Amino acid sequence: MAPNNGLNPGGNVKVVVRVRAFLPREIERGAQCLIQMNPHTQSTKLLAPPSTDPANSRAQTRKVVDEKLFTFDNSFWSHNPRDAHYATQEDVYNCLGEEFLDHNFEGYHTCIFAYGQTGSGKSYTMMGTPEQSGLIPRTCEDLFQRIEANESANISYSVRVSYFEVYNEHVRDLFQPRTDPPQYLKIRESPTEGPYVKDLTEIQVKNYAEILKYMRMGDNSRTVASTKMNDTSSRSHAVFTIMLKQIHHDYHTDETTERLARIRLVDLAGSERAKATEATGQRLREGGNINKSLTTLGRVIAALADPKHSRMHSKQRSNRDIVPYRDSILTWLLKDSLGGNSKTAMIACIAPSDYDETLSTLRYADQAKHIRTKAIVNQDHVSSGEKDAQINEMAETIRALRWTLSQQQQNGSASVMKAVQESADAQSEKIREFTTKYENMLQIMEEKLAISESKVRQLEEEKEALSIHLKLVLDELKNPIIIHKEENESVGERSRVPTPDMIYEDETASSDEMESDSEPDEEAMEMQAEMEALISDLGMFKKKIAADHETFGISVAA
Ligand SMILES: Nc1ncnc2c1ncn2[C@@H]1O[C@H](COP(=O)(O)OP(=O)(O)OP(=O)(O)O)[C@@H](O)[C@H]1O
Repeated sequence: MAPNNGLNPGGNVKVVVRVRAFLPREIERGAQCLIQMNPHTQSTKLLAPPSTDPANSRAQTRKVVDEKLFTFDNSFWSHNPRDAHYATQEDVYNCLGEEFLDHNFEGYHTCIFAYGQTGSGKSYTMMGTPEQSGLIPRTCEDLFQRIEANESANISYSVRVSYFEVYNEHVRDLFQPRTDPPQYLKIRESPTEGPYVKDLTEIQVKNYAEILKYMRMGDNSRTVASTKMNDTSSRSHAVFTIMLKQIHHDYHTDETTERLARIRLVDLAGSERAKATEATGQRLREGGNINKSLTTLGRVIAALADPKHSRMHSKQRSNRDIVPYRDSILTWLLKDSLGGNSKTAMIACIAPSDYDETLSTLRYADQAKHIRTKAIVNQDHVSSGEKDAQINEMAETIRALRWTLSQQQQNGSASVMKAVQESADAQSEKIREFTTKYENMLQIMEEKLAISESKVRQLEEEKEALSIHLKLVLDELKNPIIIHKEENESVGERSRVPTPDMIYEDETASSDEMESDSEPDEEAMEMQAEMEALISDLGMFKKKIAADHETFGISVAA
């Protein structure tokens, strides 16, 4: 979709930090809280650990261990619920999620990612628990509440979701069942959309219950393992994406405006040190790969935050060699969200009593504050004719692909084994291409149907209004308001001037008055004709929808 270059507010990555409560193992070891947050200045202070805490012995071996002060867009204190400035899941959503959803409805792509060591509260913040839902389910709920509240005849919405994880530098579809060996997806780059995951399942969802079902299904499929620091530690980086399309149709100009927003919600794997988690074997290897993505993420953030980068950018020079996006799968896929067309936020999650890990997270977060992205409104105007042309072009491509496939099938049966194998490979590639094209066309057909439905809704509203008007006019014609002579005599001459809504039952009525009597009749006939035309239009649209429905086998929402 062509971005609307007229609006380019840009902006820095929003960075917030959240500290969680003590876990039972921390209470057992008598850990001390090393974090202080000031709700007025949004600053976060990290205190030096006491020499008696064995969990912070590494920090104690260094010469200088002092307190550090940082300031962020928000510092969420979720350590002790008894404190006045305690931040609940709802507070986090209200401060961050709601604002980002506003941007999505304006047509901006957004990305919120949670970063922090293992067990610091990333999954709790992003997904939460059934009782204390996190940012992702709250965003989904608010999204559908807004859609329902904005329902009108001239606007339609399309919501599609996908969910994948990056594990050991491989991408796995979380909407597909696990297989042995696992099936990994390839990454491709499109000149317009940038890097994307090929063949990733995208599901259209109609309401909150549906999106929640898929979200939970994908979440249960994530790769988790027990570590010393967290019983159900997420070992992968999980990317939940919602594509929101708003289709606004202007009935009078027959022009359609489409606004597309990509909502990316990312729960990163823990940025732990191998020693701290006591990982061995597979877990250690895994850690290395997870850290490859996280180390690269660190380098990408550092490069983007470097003032030299923004100077280069303003001179429109290529930054391809400077920012190492391509060095890991995660950074390659999040390229746009980190330094491109997106409004982005980072939630730095911290544990209350780990000096070294917390300092490293806070430094990371502090650096991210300096990154500027270039978000633009993704909006397109499409006429009905252009949409039809798109569909025709796709139908033509599909016809051509179908022909190639049938040719390959015929040739395949006559060739030798090797040729058969090659032909089969080529054929499965063609089938994949065919399926993708077909799915794309179905999607456009669905949008076209949504526009047609919107037209029908608008026509129906107009018909309704005209019916009421017509009924009133006819009622007036059939039952004129009769004002008797005696009453008329009692009123002055001024009040005898006829109005269209008043007919005098007066034998001495002038010819002018007689003429005015016939006007509502004409009006009624005009309206009748207009209504008949509208009803015929309506019938035509309904027939067209039914025909489209039959041709493409698309189920239409009632
Ligand atoms: N703000 C909070 N309030 C209450 N409990 C919390 C909070 N944040 C985290 N927890 C609890 O702390 C534990 C670890 O949190 P969580 O699993 O979210 O960490 P994580 O950073 O996602 O870890 P990993 O990287 O290993 O997946 C969980 O038991 C979770 O319920």
